Formats: sequence, structure tokens, C-alpha cells
Amino acid sequence: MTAALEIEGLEAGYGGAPVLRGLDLVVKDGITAILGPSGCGKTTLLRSVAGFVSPTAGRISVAGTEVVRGRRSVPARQRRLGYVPQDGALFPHLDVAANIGFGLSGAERRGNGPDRVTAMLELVELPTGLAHRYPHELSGGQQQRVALARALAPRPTLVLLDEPFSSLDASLREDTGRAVARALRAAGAAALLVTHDQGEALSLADQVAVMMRGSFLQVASPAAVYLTPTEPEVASFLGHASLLDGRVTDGEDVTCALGRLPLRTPCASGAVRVAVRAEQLQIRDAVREGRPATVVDISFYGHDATVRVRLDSGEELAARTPATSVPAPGERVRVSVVGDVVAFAATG
Ligand SMILES: Nc1ncnc2c1ncn2[C@@H]1O[C@H](COP(=O)(O)OP(=O)(O)OP(=O)(O)O)[C@@H](O)[C@H]1O
Repeated sequence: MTAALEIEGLEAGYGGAPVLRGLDLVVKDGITAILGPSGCGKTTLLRSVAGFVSPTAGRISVAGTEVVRGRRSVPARQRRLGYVPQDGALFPHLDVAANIGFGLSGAERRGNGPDRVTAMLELVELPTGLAHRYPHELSGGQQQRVALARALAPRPTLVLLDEPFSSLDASLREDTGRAVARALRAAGAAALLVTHDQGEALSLADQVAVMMRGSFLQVASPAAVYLTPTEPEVASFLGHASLLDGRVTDGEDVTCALGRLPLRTPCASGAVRVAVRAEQLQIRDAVREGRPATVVDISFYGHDATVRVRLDSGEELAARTPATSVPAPGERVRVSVVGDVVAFAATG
């Protein structure tokens, strides 16, 4: 099967300053999320694939057709990609039907049987009655679905989504994200989804590429990047794991400031960095088990809270606790760990 997208050794930048530093990526099908902190190069990668940024080295193929080799590249309009920008960017003077039909020939728009515009509205789960509304008469979520319908109408192999839900409020973001994922799967289109929202990447994507400083640190399934990160930075970025110094002696357990903990995956003996996820840490008062600590501060989210504690041995950790049992800053508590942990050989 030809991959929807293949990227090899891709380098790009602005005015001589490098941003992308030799990226490799294969998107066979499904949704691949590019996840990373602000400024790491996610949009530059998407724009290089779209043809809006000219790479300085490397290769990009879309559905088996090479569109970039070194400094030579095929113009954006000839790449036959779908593109959904951050704010949808619908044409304000065109109604929904005309927006969706924009990239189609007259015959494609009409066809036989149900027309393409109606089929696309159904695909993105919008009522066909919206066809003659203008963009300003739609909600933000509806606008993003129309933008996806417009991108999918010419049947592209690959759709590029640039933070498409970032302007939507939390609940709408989740519903729209799921609807967009269903529509992409139903259309059989692969997608590259740029986001800095971990929840969005982990819940919608089949593959997650974690990017930092213009490089991919790990490309794997959502479960693999979360449960078995290959780099300490991936562990601390995804789910905000705390990192502690530790030592592995028998390959199966690690000893650190939180005691002797079982390892999820075997690790060579020696000095390591141990990643402990916030949801693995239990904060209790008035119990004897666990390491003594003091609560430093609290971020209350409603459904739960993040409690930062300082162990008496000096290390700072972040724990997630239910909203009903949040301690107060300065309170003395005990900290224990549930489950196994991941360790990385210490460098330097
Ligand atoms: N047109 C431009 N000219 C010069 N530098 C740019 C340009 N666009 C982006 N950059 C720089 O390139 C780097 C990567 O930017 P990019 O927009 O790709 O990051 P990002 O990961 O998408 O960030 P965000 O999540 O904030 O959108 C940043 O340092 C940014 O300042």
C-alpha cells in the first residue's frame, strides 16, 4: 500500500535560521498528530507539506508522488491536498454550498444522484439545510466542519489540519474533533493534525509524532508515546510526568526518592532518570506509608486538582488528586506511587 505521506530528512527554516532539523515520517493512513510545544516547528512542517514553505533539504512524497526533493518542489496548487487552517478561513461572501464546491468542477458539483455538496454536508454531520447560509450565520464548530467538507470535496488522499479546533470552547472542541475524525475515516483520507493539545492528539490520532526543537523525539501510537516514552522529555511533556534521579540494580526495579518501584520496561543497570506520572502519585495525610512531603501549591480544575509537593529529601513532584480531597498549601502529607514507572539511562 502506498503511504499517504512520506517525509525523509526534511529541513526547513526562515532567512537561514533552521527550524526543521532532518524529519522522517511515514503516514500510511488514519490520523497522525504532530504534537509539540509552541514554536517547535509544527506549522512549518505542515506548511512545507502544503507547499507554502520551501524546504532546504529532504524529500516529501504525497500518495507516492514526489512533491519535494531538496530545493525543488511542486507548486502548492498541484499537490492535491486538503487544507483546514486554524480559523477555517471560509470565503465570507460565499454561502456554505459555494464554499464546499469551490474546488470542484461544475460536473463534480452536480453529478448524478445526490450532489457532492449534500454528500459532504452529510459526511461532516451537518444538516443539509445549512447549504445556503453564509459563514457569519454559522457557529465556530459548524464553520470548522464546513472547512473540512470543503477540503474533502475534491477527494484528496491527505488532509492537513492546522490546529483546527483551537478557537472552539472545550466541549465544542471535543465534539467537533470527534466528528472531524469520523468524517476523515468515512472519506478514507489520511490526515496530518497539528496540535499542542495533548488530549486532542491522544484521543483523535492513530499515530502521534512528538516534536521538540524541530526534531521528532518519538513517533508511535497514542498508547505507546504515553505509556512507554522513549525520552525523558516525551514523558514530562505528555501528562506532565515528574522526573527524579534513580538507580537500577537488577533491571526490574528502580530505587529513587519515592522508594523501590517496579519498572514498566526493563532498563540497563546504572544511574537513571525516573518518570512518575501525576496520576500515579497518591497524596495522603495521617498515614504512615509513603514519603513525607509538604504541599507547595495547588491548581484546582474542578474535576481534579494538580498538587505540587516537595519531598523532605528535596525533590518537587506534581500529583493529580480528586477534587474532593485537595490538601492545603503548607500541609504535611505522605506521597506514594501506584503502578510501575519508566526509567531512562542518565546522560552526562
Ligand atoms: N514567517 C516566519 N518568519 C520567520 N520565522 C518564523 C516564521 N514563521 C515561524 N517562524 C519561527 O519558526 C519557529 C517555528 O514556528 P512554527 O510556527 O512552525 O511553530 P509551531 O510549533 O507551529 O508553534 P505554535 O504552536 O505556537 O503555532 C518559531 O521560532 C517561529 O518564531
